Amino acid sequence: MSKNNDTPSNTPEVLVKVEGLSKKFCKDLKTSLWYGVKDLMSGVRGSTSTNEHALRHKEFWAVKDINFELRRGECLGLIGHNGAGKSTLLKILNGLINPDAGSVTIKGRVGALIELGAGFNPILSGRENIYNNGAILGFSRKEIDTKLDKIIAFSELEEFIDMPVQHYSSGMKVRLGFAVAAQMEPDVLIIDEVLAVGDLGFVLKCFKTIDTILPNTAIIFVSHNMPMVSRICNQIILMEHGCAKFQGQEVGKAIDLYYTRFANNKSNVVLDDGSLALDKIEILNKKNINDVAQVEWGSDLTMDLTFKNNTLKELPLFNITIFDKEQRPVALLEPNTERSDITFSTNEIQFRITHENLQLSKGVYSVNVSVNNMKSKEPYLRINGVLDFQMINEIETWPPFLLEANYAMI
Ligand SMILES: Nc1ncnc2c1ncn2[C@@H]1O[C@H](COP(=O)(O)OP(=O)(O)OP(=O)(O)O)[C@@H](O)[C@H]1O
Repeated sequence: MSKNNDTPSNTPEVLVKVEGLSKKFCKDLKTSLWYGVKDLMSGVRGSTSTNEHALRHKEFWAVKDINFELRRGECLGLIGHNGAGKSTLLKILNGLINPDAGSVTIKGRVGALIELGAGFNPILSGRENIYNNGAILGFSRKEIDTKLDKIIAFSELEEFIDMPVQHYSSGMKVRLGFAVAAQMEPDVLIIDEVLAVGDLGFVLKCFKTIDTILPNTAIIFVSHNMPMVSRICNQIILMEHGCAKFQGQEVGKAIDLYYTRFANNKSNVVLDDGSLALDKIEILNKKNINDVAQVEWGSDLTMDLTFKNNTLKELPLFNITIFDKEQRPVALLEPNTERSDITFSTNEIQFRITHENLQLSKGVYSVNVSVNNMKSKEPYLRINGVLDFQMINEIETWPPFLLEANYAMI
C-alpha cells in the first residue's frame, strides 16, 4: 500500500474509520455460556432471537457507540479509568474480538502492541517470533530478512534473540513487540499500556520512533500516563463505562476531565504525634463549583489555616506543598519564620497565607501540610491532600507553570 496515497485535496487519507462500535459482555460466566448456546442455536435456525442493541440480564456495555476517523499522521489517545473499555476497543480494532454492533474499516498494515506477550509464541525464540509476526503483518520472508537486523538492534536483545520468548522479562517482551510493530512501518499502529513496563531509556527511544513514523502512520495509543498522552496525541477519547465521555482535539481539556474524575477531598493524616490538630483549612478567593475550589490563573492564592494547639509551647514551622494530579510536588510555599504574623496561643494557632499571582497552569492540584519543630525540624504533623483546588484558565498547557511574559521589540 502506498504511503503517499493522499486524497486529491491533499488531506491525508482516513486509515481508520469506526462507526457505532459497541461490544457487550456478561458479568457471569455461566450466563454468558448459556447466551452463547442460545445465540448459536438461533444462528443455526436462521432466526435472530436477540436484539444486538439490547442488554440481557447480567450483560453490560464494555464499549458503547464509539465513532471516530483517524488519518495518516494523526495520533488518537484513549484514556479512562480501569475497566472503561479501552483495551476492548483496541482488541476490536485489531480483529481479536468481534463487535456486537457497528463497523471498523482499516486501510493498510496494522502493527499492534496490545497485551504483554500477546502475539508471541512463547516456545519460539525472539528471532522466530519476528518472522511469525512479520508474516502476520503481510511481509514476505525476504522482506523480513532485510528488516531483521534493524529490529534486533532496536530491541537491544542481540544476546537473547535466540532464547525462547517465555524466558524474557516483561520489559524484554515489550522491547521485542515494539521493535517488530514499529520497524515494520505499519500504516496503523495500535499501542496499549504495555509501554509502561519498558525502562526509561527504551520508552524515550519509543517516543523518538513514534515521532519519526507518525507522519506516515495513524496511531492509537492507550495509556494512564497523561504526560505520555499529551506528548504524542493530537486527539483524545475519554472513555467512561464504555462510552466516549469526551472526544476531540483539546487534549488538555480531556486530561483535565480525566483528573477531575479522580480528584477527591479526602485528606490523609500520615503522621500525628498529638501536638496539634488541623481544625480548618480554606481557600478564600475561590469560586466553588462541584465541591472543587477554583482559582483563576494569575490571581492570589489565599488560605486560612486554623490548628488546635494541644501541647506546643513555641511556634512551629509550617510547610505547605502543592502537588499536581500525578502527585508530583510542583511548589512549596515559603515556610514561616519565628517573626511571621501568626496567632499563637496555648489553644489555637491561626494564620492566613498568601501567594500573589499564582501562575500554575490549568489543572487540579492538591495541598499537603506538614508541621515541624522550628529548630530541630522534628515532625509533629503531616497531612496529605488536605484540599484540592483547580486552576482555571482559557489556555490549555501541559507544563506545570504558565508564566506571564512581556514581549517587546528589540
Ligand atoms: N472477555 C471478557 N468477558 C467479560 N468481561 C470482559 C471481558 N474482557 C473485558 N471485560 C470487561 O469489560 C470491561 C472493560 O474492560 P477493558 O479491559 O476494555 O478496560 P480498560 O479500559 O482497558 O481497563 P484498564 O485501564 O484496566 O486496562 C471491564 O469491566 C472488563 O471486566
